[in-house]
Amino acid sequence: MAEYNRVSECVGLITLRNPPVNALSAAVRQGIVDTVERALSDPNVKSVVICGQNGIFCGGADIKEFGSKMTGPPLIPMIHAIESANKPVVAAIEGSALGGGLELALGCHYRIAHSKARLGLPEVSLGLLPAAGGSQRLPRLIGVPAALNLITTGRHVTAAEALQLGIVDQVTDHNTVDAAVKFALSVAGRSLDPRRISTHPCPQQPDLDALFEEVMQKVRQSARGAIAPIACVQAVRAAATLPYAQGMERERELMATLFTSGQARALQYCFFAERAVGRWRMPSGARWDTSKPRPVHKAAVIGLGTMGRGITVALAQTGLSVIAVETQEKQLMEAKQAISGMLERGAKRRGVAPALDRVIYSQNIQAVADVDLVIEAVFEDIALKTKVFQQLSAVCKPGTLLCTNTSALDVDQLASETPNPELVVGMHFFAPAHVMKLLEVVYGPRSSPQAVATAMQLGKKMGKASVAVGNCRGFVGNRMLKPYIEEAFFLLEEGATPELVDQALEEFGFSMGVFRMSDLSGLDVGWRVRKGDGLVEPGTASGRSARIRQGRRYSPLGDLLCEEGRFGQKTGRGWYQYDKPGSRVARSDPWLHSFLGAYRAQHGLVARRIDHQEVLERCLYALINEGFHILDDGIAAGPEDIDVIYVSGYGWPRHRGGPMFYANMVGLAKVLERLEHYQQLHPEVPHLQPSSLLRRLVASGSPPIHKWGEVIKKLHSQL
Ligand SMILES: CC(C)(COP(=O)(O)OP(=O)(O)OC[C@H]1O[C@@H](n2cnc3c(N)ncnc32)[C@H](O)[C@@H]1OP(=O)(O)O)[C@@H](O)C(=O)NCCC(=O)NCCSC(=O)/C=C/CCCCCCCCCCCCC(=O)O
Repeated sequence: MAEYNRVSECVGLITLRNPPVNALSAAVRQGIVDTVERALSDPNVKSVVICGQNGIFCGGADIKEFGSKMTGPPLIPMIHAIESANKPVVAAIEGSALGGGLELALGCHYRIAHSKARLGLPEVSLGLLPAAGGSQRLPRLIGVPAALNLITTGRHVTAAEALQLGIVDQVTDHNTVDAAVKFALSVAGRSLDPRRISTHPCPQQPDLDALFEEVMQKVRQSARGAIAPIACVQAVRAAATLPYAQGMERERELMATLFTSGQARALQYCFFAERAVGRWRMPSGARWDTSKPRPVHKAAVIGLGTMGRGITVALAQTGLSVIAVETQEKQLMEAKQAISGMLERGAKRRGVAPALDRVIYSQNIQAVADVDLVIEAVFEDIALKTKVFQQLSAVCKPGTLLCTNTSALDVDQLASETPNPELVVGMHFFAPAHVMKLLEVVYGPRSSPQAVATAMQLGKKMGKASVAVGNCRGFVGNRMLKPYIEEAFFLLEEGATPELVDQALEEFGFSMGVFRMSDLSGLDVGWRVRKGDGLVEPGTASGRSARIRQGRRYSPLGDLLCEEGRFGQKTGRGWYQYDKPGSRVARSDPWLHSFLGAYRAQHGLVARRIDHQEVLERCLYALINEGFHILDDGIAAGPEDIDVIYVSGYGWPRHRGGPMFYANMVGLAKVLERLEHYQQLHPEVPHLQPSSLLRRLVASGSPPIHKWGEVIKKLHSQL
């Protein structure tokens, strides 16, 4: 809807009303068409201002409408009518002007922004392009290089940057609508021809071909198979080389391809999934909207290794006071230096003052007595963590929330060692903790809803994609990673190379294949876990029996590499070789290939040709199958939770929507059929046995992903 008022006698004020972000739904578009017509036909109106209610101009087209048949007036002619108006139209931009919202503003003759406003064309992140003339008007207004940058990245700019780029005409710290009305009065009667952006040529750009070639190459590299960024470059190229009308036709053609693509569906699903995970719920019935978080002003971090340092930085950057505790003096001093450096670099990047004085360093755990929340980040050892938790329970004021940053240990066991288990939750950060977007908030059966609410709210404040998950081995992310890694090892035994497996996964869109990832995170991490599980056996036993452990197929390949001291990047050797320890450029290693050959010979394995399809099916379907087990167990509340975890923390390509969305796209019956096929070939691999939930979903006719909950619930209500 759009409301119309006459203000200052001769200014028509149009207010977009569609909470929460004034998205351009059919009703809003109709409202704009009607009110603009009214303002233009009123002889008392000399100029027009368009604003949005509740401090936000417009969040763009209504994404929810994309899934169904579009009704109401289309955006392009609506914006054209504004640009062609014979009275000046001024956009008063508060909060956000994004996507179609900014395109609407570009159709106006002038733009006034509040200093705190953010502007951008983020369509690319939804698998689209700015197809309401944005790809044609923005380059004409600010030049091709700047427009390419904004449109291909989708980044939001501040009002100050928008002013500098020439997107807005004025920035105000005061009431934006008042400033826009005053401005509208001042320009009434002026010629509007120079203000109609579509009539401008694109600013001249030397060596246009070279520029587009360079940008296209960069975009292709970073897109990892996503098609929208490439279409965005093509659309801007049309703006730079064609008259406006032809450019608009090209914009329409490119959008037509993107609009119905699976990638657009996946990316739009991710947008809503990221918001849905904030509405968490626990099997006990506790939920986000009935659980009040406790205020957290002061926090503590115990243990200042890599994780503890990152967590301290993330907390301080959020504006909290942090007590950072490390018992060893030398380590404390090193950590202080490292944390200060990270805070200074982060502040420089964001153009703010470093939050150095928000962190107080101490060797004494007593220093945390008055904090609201503690995050323990000591070494992954249950006995050590238990001791720390017992000390914390004795030291902290009543009610202090005790969080453990663990990637594998049993949060419930830890809670049971404390007098107040309801105050204990896991906060599983990902390294580097001040950079990585993902946070798993792990609740045990005794964690209070308030503790979960507090950790979730803190995660959100830190800018993390925070997902509440139940307590189990590996939680959600690492639990699903286990069968994925094991399948990759089995593929090596059967004839694949790390290069082949990684190439298949990277072509699929992963930022890093499984072996390059393993080299980066360190092979010794998994080795330690497998040793703890009693799976690692010394010696050189050969044959099939040596590869069956605890009743199931086991590949000792990772253990054998570790025995050689090949821990990955940090030792300069792993699944690949590196120029020197710590170097990041992975090169194929002939030693590894002959090692694999000798290993196969020793175990009587005959290498066979393995193609990319088999790599993808075995690795990804094994991971997805575990996801179905997780849903069935109630560890994740819904497929969105799993998908957000994989997209934000595990390099799963966003344009494929996350593993569960991908399974839905591929077709659940097909996933089931392929798992059954591989399970028949490898009966000693339990993770290839299709989960009962997958079978039930297929038996229910493979409902769409947003209806899976009904099938899951049916079982839970029968328990
Ligand atoms: C920054 C925000 C705006 C606000 O952030 P915040 O305050 O943190 O709040 P959120 O939690 O994010 O959001 C609150 C709720 O609002 C919902 N929301 C937000 N934005 C939208 C939206 N644009 N539409 C619908 N709903 C929205 C959000 O989901 C929350 O609700 P809930 O919790 O999920 O219930 C932030 O929200 C934000 O960044 N929003 C997205 C901004 C964005 O990406 N905008 C671009 C949208 S796409 C667009 O504008 C495209 C324009 C061009 C369209 C061209 C015409 C299309 C049809 C052409 C068809 C082509 C076929 C051709 C065929 C042929 O011709 O042959």
